[in-house]
Amino acid sequence: MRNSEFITGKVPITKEEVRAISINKLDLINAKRFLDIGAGTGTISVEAAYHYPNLEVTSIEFKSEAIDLINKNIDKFKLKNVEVKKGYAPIDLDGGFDAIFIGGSGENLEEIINWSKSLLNIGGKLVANFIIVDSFNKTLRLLRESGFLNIDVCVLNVSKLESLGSGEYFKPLNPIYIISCERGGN
Ligand SMILES: C[S@@+](CC[C@H](N)C(=O)[O-])C[C@H]1O[C@@H](n2cnc3c(N)ncnc32)[C@H](O)[C@@H]1O
Repeated sequence: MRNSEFITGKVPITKEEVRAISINKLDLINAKRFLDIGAGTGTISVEAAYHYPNLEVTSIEFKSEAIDLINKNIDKFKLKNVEVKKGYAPIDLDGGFDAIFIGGSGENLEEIINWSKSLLNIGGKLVANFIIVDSFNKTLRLLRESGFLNIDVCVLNVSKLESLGSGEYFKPLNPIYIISCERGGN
């Protein structure tokens, strides 16, 4: 999906190239339940729900402005398989998720990682995006210490063609660090 298809506000969205790779790494093809933590405008939740109509998507976000945008995007794409929960993660939630995406977490990364692990099925996928190097480093260490398996890390440097004067150039977007891994049996 293109960024321009979404209703957006001041909340920073996960850009389309980053979404494509992150959703691919979530491996949703056989998943039944997917959790989007820090859902923002809902682009990850909405794109996942749209492409996988049998997937049950739960989106958590604490900002009212963002919740409003998620609901508008759900309506725009006429989705019936997204449930939006307002709250600051961790919140009270039943486990049994096949995939979890962390798009926002704040200062309580350790709590979020432990909570995500408790909600994920064994073999379930966890994908997290970062722009802040320190948060990325901390999360990578926590995931290793928590026994997550098949940890894969990449940095995505996307540049988009834009006009400049009478010509065109590639305008670089922020590098995004993507961690993907799966829950082990411990
Ligand atoms: C980078 S934005 C997410 C972008 C989103 N994937 C999108 O495409 O719109 C991060 C979001 O995480 C939210 N957030 C941060 N910590 C959170 C927490 N502990 N619980 C719920 N939401 C959180 C922020 O309010 C923000 O909207």
